[in-house]
Amino acid sequence: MSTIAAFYGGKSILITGATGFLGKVLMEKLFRTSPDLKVIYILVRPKAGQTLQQRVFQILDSKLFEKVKEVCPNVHEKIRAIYADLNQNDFAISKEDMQELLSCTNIIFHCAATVRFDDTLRHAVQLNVTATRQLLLMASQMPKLEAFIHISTAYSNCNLKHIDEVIYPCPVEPKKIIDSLEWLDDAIIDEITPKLIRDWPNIYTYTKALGEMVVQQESRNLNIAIIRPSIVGATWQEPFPGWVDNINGPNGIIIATGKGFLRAIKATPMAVADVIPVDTVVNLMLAVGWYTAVHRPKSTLVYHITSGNMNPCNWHKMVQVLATFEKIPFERPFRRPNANFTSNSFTSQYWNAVSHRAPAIIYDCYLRLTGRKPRMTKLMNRLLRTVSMLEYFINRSWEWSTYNTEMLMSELSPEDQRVFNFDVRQLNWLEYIENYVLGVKKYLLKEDMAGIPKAKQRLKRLRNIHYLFNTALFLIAWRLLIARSQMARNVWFFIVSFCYKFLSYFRASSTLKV
Ligand SMILES: CCCCCCCCCCCCCCCCCCCC(=O)SCCNC(=O)CCNC(=O)[C@H](O)C(C)(C)COP(=O)(O)OP(=O)(O)OC[C@H]1O[C@@H](n2cnc3c(N)ncnc32)[C@H](O)[C@@H]1OP(=O)(O)O
Ligand SMILES: NC(=O)C1=CN([C@@H]2O[C@H](COP(=O)(O)OP(=O)(O)OC[C@H]3O[C@@H](n4cnc5c(N)ncnc54)[C@H](OP(=O)(O)O)[C@@H]3O)[C@@H](O)[C@H]2O)C=CC1
Repeated sequence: MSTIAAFYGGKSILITGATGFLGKVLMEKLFRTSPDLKVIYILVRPKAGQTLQQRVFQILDSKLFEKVKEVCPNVHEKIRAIYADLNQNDFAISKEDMQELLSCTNIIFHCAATVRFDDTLRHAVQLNVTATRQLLLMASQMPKLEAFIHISTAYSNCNLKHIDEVIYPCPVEPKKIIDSLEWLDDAIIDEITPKLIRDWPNIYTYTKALGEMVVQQESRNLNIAIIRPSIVGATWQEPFPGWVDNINGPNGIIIATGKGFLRAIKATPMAVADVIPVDTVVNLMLAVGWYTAVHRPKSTLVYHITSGNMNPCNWHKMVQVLATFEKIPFERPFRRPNANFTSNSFTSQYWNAVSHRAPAIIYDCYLRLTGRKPRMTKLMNRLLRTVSMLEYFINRSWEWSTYNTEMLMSELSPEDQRVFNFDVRQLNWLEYIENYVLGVKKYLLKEDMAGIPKAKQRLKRLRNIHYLFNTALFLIAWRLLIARSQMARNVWFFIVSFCYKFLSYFRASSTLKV
């Protein structure tokens, strides 16, 4: 029997961000491996016209939870959705709910965050810093609390090249920032944001760094651990390979590439692609929860869950997605998938003009001519803006030390190492990438596998159109050149007479043979 699974039996667990990518996989694993846990409290807000209950049912009804329903048929009775908005004071939790949370919670997994790179500083600080502080304050009033696990990101200190499993101080005290945001107006905040975030590439990574500092400052005598995952990708093994459900990180890029919208990217092919499967992150989270509660380390331990130092993959290898698109194409692609990497800004601009903007303009003209509303240029501009925000991460490599993560691995029994496996050395990247693309197609785009032959036919048609278009373009360019340049005419005359002589020779020799 797994010690970790047994530890969560009978426990009341509080999860923030349970409706997010990481949160769902965390709940799934908890229910599957510890079906005898007491309750999972999730802090949820109503969204997109759905009540809390509807949101919970939608999660439980998804493919991700199919196995859970077999091992834990009463799973819906063990989830207690609590109305909460982390942007509000006291999270807008009712008095009764708050009382229950304070008196019953044993373990907290704090996953909620805004992960948008372009959020406003005010909103990102509210969620990633102030809400963390507020949750720690709540935690300090929980008599039964055994561990508080805070999810950060490996990029919270991406302004450094080598990152240790320690909390680094931020240039400005989080408290000062929280206080000043209370009275500064939005225009001034926008103006001072670049000065505040300094060498951090975006507000997200900066506010996650502030969040870690708050954890350190407000830890009191709580048992806390911080987990820093790198780029969280689709599931590797559990509950099945390739599960993914949002467009963040690599997912949106995979869709844009598979659909033929994105055909070139400014990337350093040999830079480490530090993707880490979401089930691996969740396994570490559960192992850390157990270790922190049982072994009660004297200080707050930070755990890196990255792939680069154990089993590195680079962006060049990631282009393996193209081979998968041949085998399992996405439906109705705009153009044939292709991937050009360039590390040069000038070439990147060229590709953007020729391979992205020009086809979008041509397609919009076609839409206009056929009486439809043009939309491709707008979509392309949005895509290129997204790509430009991700470029920072695909043109650099970082070194993350993983002493604590490796120490924890060695502390686990063989059974726990199997059930809560977070050893990425066993990961086969090519297999993972193939499952990833398949998962994006099935679970994110919700495309039917029966449509593959039709999609392959469309790819063939697109290839023929591509060849035809290029040939026509070449002939037009050549015709224009011949009309203007004597040199081009000479070259043309030379080629034609050479071909003629070659054909005559070939015909004469075949007549002789007869
Ligand atoms: C040609 C080369 C091919 C090579 C292929 C090889 C693969 C390479 C992969 C490279 C990937 C590199 C990834 C690096 C990532 C680094 C991550 C750092 C680690 C972290 O900790 S970050 C956590 C992850 N965070 C992110 O990834 C956030 C990034 N996203 C954003 O900041 C914003 O979304 C963005 C990019 C600014 C876009 O904003 P905007 O243009 O305003 O678009 P919207 O957000 O409004 O959304 C557009 C559209 O999508 C729908 N949507 C939004 N979110 C979701 C969701 N979670 N799930 C499903 N759908 C979603 C939204 O409703 C919009 O739809 P509409 O219909 O309303 O238009
Ligand atoms: N995905 C990645 O690549 C990485 C993620 N991380 C970290 O992992 C954690 C989880 O990320 P991930 O699951 O990908 O993110 P998601 O965007 O998928 O999920 C974010 C979660 O936070 C919740 N949330 C946001 N705002 C509020 C609010 N005001 N009140 C209540 N809940 C709110 C969301 O709820 P709702 O559904 O209502 O919007 C959602 O459940 C984050 O801390 C992130 O920084 C770290 C490294 C990489």
